[in-house]
Amino acid sequence: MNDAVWAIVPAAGRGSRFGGDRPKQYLEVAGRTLLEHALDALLVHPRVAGAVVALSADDAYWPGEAARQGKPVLACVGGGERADSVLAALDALPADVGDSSLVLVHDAARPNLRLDDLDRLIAAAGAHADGAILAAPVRDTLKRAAADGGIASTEPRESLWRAMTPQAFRRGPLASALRAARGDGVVVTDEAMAIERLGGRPRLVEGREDNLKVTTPADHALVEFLLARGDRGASERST
Ligand SMILES: Nc1ccn([C@@H]2O[C@H](COP(=O)(O)OP(=O)(O)OP(=O)(O)O)[C@@H](O)[C@H]2O)c(=O)n1
Ligand SMILES: C[C@](O)(CO)[C@H](O)COP(=O)(O)O
Repeated sequence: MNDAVWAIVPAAGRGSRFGGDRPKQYLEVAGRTLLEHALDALLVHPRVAGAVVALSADDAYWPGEAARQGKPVLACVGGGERADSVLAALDALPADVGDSSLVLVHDAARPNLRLDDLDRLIAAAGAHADGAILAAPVRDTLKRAAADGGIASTEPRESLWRAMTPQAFRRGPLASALRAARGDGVVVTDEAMAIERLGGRPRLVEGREDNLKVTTPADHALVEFLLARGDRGASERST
């Protein structure tokens, strides 16, 4: 089996919850856009051979680069839902990326991925047929809201985890699962959900809490602090 791993970066979102004058993946922090940080955090891994970025049809910010860190970066047009963008990127992978090849799906809005987390994820996904995702155990007490704004109930948090990305799967099973969900009219919020609904059990790989997704302006200040201080944790990031 070809050891090469390809990265897919869905970057066709509008960033509506963030607002701003451009889609949040093009927010610049510490000299690079969130999308560039995400790409660099993936491409720095020696097994990652390249990346496919899914862009909105009217994307006005993509610089059109064909390579980063000496590795190919391809672009395609995404779709209305995340899963559409991921499927478009899967279809845009080079022909020599077979169905048994590992692919990583990583949010363009998660710029602070660390090499050691990525390495553990790739190892876990390679060892488990149903793939693996980075995730973090829930550490807060969870409340279910009632319609009137009061607390309806407290949800047991034992064994609850927050899914993050990258999420890693074999190309063929991932594409089939995403197509099955779409065919059934099910909107999946992450790739693992599509695998799970067919009975798959991807592994949970505990990742750093600071692998955060930039969703609202409040996240911007935090990610700026994380990236600007050059805190690379246990891993070196490409410059
Ligand atoms: N149709 C879509 C929707 C989302 N994404 C990507 O999926 C990632 C995570 O999605 P999210 O954080 O929800 O981004 P947006 O959809 O842009 O945000 P919002 O929901 O606030 O509009 C982002 O990198 C986003 O660009 C995508 O490629 N295609
Ligand atoms: C894929 C994800 O980041 C896992 O938590 C999350 O589901 C993306 O959700 P979004 O609403 O598309 O940002």
